[in-house]
Amino acid sequence: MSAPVKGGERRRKIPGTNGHTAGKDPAEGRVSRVSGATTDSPGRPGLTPPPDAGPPVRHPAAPAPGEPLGAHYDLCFGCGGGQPHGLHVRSYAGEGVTVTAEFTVQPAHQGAPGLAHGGILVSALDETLGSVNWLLQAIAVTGRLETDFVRPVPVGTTLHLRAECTAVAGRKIYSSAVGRIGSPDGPVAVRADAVFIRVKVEHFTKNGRPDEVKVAMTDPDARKVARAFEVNP
Ligand SMILES: CCCCC/C=C\C/C=C\C/C=C\C/C=C\CCCC(=O)SCCNC(=O)CCNC(=O)[C@H](O)C(C)(C)COP(=O)(O)OP(=O)(O)OC[C@H]1O[C@@H](n2cnc3c(N)ncnc32)[C@H](O)[C@@H]1OP(=O)(O)O
Repeated sequence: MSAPVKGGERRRKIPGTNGHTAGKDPAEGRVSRVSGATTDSPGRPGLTPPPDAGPPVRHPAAPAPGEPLGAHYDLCFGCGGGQPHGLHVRSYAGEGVTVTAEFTVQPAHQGAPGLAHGGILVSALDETLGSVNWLLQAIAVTGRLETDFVRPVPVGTTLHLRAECTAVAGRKIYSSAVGRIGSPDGPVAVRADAVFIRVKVEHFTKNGRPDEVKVAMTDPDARKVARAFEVNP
């Protein structure tokens, strides 16, 4: 792993690439804002929106800016209240197609002593990025999520996250997120880019537990889920 350099930026060489730097031909693949490396490759769908992508459109029925989004499922590791060691991420609708969220690192979330596990931080990013789809009223699952870990995050830290949808192309929803330490203006700890893929409710009933999906849909606290299902039958 390469060492951090001034400004939190890093230059890393990803195996299988030639260590491209920012400004290369986009056709060669996505150029990471942070690392400067390209990560898309021919035959492997990536994080660069295609030429026919358009801007995201906030759904008229999306929650108003500032409104808490609540948990979409009580047992969700990211946001559910029914997971004692879950992240309990609290998300709020933002302006446009953005979401803000907060997550406080607990002792159960450690990797190294006193520091958040990287996978936990990815989960918090995934949860926040996924919540953006509510503003599109789209049911979608994470297809790909790429993370840069910029600073260690100590236990007890409240991570302030912000995610924004940047483009939509067919079923693909492109979003980016950043997590800052201590306040919405604090130092950047993590960044991520992701593509979500729209799915039908059958994705959950066929692959998951149909009875729990049904229960979740009748839970008044999951009314936003039900609303999304209604517009995406
Ligand atoms: C219990 C009740 C509640 C149920 C849940 C309710 C609601 C959930 C919805 C929202 C929840 C709101 C907030 C939640 C917040 C966070 C939750 C975290 C989200 C997750 O944590 S969720 C778990 C992890 N996630 C998965 O478990 C996905 C596993 N996976 C698959 O299920 C398939 O793999 C799938 C469906 C992704 C695609 O399969 P498919 O057959 O439907 O579609 P296909 O392959 O044809 O791809 C179509 C187009 O997407 C492009 N594409 C595909 N994969 C790509 C990739 N990886 N990278 C870049 N592009 C990709 C193709 O290139 C093509 O693009 P093109 O159209 O241009 O050709």
